[in-house]
Amino acid sequence: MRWIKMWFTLLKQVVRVSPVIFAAIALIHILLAVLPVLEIYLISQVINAVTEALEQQLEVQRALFLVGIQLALILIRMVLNTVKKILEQKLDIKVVYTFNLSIIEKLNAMSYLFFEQPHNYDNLQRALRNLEVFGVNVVFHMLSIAQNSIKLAGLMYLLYTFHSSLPILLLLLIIPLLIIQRIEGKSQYSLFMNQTASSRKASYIGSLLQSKEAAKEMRLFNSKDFFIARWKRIYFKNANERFRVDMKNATNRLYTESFVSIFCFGILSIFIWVGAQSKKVKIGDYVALFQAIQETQFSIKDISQSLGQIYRDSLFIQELVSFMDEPATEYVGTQAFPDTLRQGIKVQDLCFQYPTQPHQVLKKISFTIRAGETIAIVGENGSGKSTLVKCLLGLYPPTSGSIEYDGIPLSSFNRESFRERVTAVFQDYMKYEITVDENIRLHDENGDRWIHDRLRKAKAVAGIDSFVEQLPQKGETQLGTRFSGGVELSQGQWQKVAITRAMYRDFEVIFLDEPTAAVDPITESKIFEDLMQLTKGKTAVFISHRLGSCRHADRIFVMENGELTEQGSHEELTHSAGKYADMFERQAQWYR
Ligand SMILES: Nc1ncnc2c1ncn2[C@@H]1O[C@H](COP(=O)(O)OP(=O)(O)OP(=O)(O)O)[C@@H](O)[C@H]1O
Repeated sequence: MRWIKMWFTLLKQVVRVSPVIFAAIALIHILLAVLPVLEIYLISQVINAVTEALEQQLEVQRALFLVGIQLALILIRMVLNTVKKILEQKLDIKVVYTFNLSIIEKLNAMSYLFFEQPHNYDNLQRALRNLEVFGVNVVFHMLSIAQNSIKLAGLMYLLYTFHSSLPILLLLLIIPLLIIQRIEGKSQYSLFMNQTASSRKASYIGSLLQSKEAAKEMRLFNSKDFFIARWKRIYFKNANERFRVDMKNATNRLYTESFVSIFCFGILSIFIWVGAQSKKVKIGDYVALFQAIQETQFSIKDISQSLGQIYRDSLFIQELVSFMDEPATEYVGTQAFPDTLRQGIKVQDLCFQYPTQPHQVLKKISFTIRAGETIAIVGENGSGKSTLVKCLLGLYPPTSGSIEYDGIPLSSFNRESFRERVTAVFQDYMKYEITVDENIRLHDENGDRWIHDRLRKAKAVAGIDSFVEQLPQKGETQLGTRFSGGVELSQGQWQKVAITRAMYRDFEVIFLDEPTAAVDPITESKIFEDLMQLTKGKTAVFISHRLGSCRHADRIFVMENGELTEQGSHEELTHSAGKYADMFERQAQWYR
């Protein structure tokens, strides 16, 4: 029942994508169902007419006329098949696009935390693959079953005219064929389920072996053979398992189909023998009977195959459906973010635990950040700084505790409105291999004077204006080496482009996770000076390991092992003989 509901939901969705194309394909299926029956009927008529003409020296015009009709039917069948293929391809393109879009929308509706769980990647990979392989197929199989059933009804009638037991005898053949299809579908599905994780690993290692990012270290550490060995192990394990399942299925199919053929020919032989005894059956009737049995055999095979495919595809598609049915985890508030932040950010007893970690990474953190304040977060590696920032950005929902902006819980904000006004630069920022200006403005269309001015201002603040001017096509220069005409930037230049992307936004709050890790000291101090200028009246939170830059902050938060252990100004903390003072002293020694 659940499956039938799923099939019809799918059918409804496919019809909705393009009702006209779907209707045309359905009509062709009906015509293709009727044509073979007519053709068989005509064969018997043609042969009987020719035999009579030859035996009784009659005119052959009637026979020639029937041959003409038969040719016309064959040509129509060929044309219909070609048109059907073209239309199916067209529908498939539209359906795959529409379904892909739904998956992307669904992904977007999931919290960023979704990406932190390996089993989610497995589900996603299965959903995407199922879409590509099986997307519209279930619907095509349904149409094929409908076509074959109409054809079968016609054939049953023809067979009934020979003998009333023939239709029932032949219909029984569907039972072994269905059983074999079901076994096949189940084994393919369980193989696919078992291999998803290892296939993903193999394709990850395969991509490492081919990627530019890994190529440097691959050479430096001579690690190619190590990765090839891993990839080979998984590849052959999976391939051998698949081979065994395919072999077993092919053998089972061979046995069953042989049995079906022997059964059909057995029936035909009995009828030839009985007919020869009675001498009542004409030669044309024999040919028609032969054709009808053959066609019935094909139709039954087709129906069982389509049913089997629907069964198998449904097993796969339920993965896609269950992925689409997962509740959206992104917050879906409606409140608009304030034009100007007045009170600031308040965090109360914030705890966070990664689903894959046994313990909390943030432990009962509480603080307030006044509107317009600049906060630096410092702490050792793994102390929870980036995780805290991701929580404040609404990327991770707190395990417990609360985060409020101007007294409004973060989850109550309209997501788009929040993201327009709260921006960030991450440690692992994106390097989009598109043009410089596209990297900065992203979805904003070029050509608008206002956008042009914002671009210019953002580039000046991040200090990339002069180097962009020197690029071959200035802001229109393609970045990266993946595509022809691209220019590769240094790490620091890429990082500055990412900073410019954040600066371009009309933000009220900005988070910078080690924004200057890759930039030179002169640029770093300029970025911080400009940042202070630019963020005047705005709220800024930055993470930095270079404690010198923290002097610019109004207050410094020190994190240790998921807890907020110190907070205060640079002067206060350096005089308090705590963790910050110790870290600052250690770094300062290097410069003395
Ligand atoms: N995606 C993740 N899934 C599971 N655990 C994570 C994930 N990201 C970080 N962690 C764990 O959370 C803890 C805090 O990591 P986080 O990145 O927040 O630290 P950090 O202070 O920003 O470190 P760094 O200075 O190295 O950037 C670490 O113990 C880390 O192992």
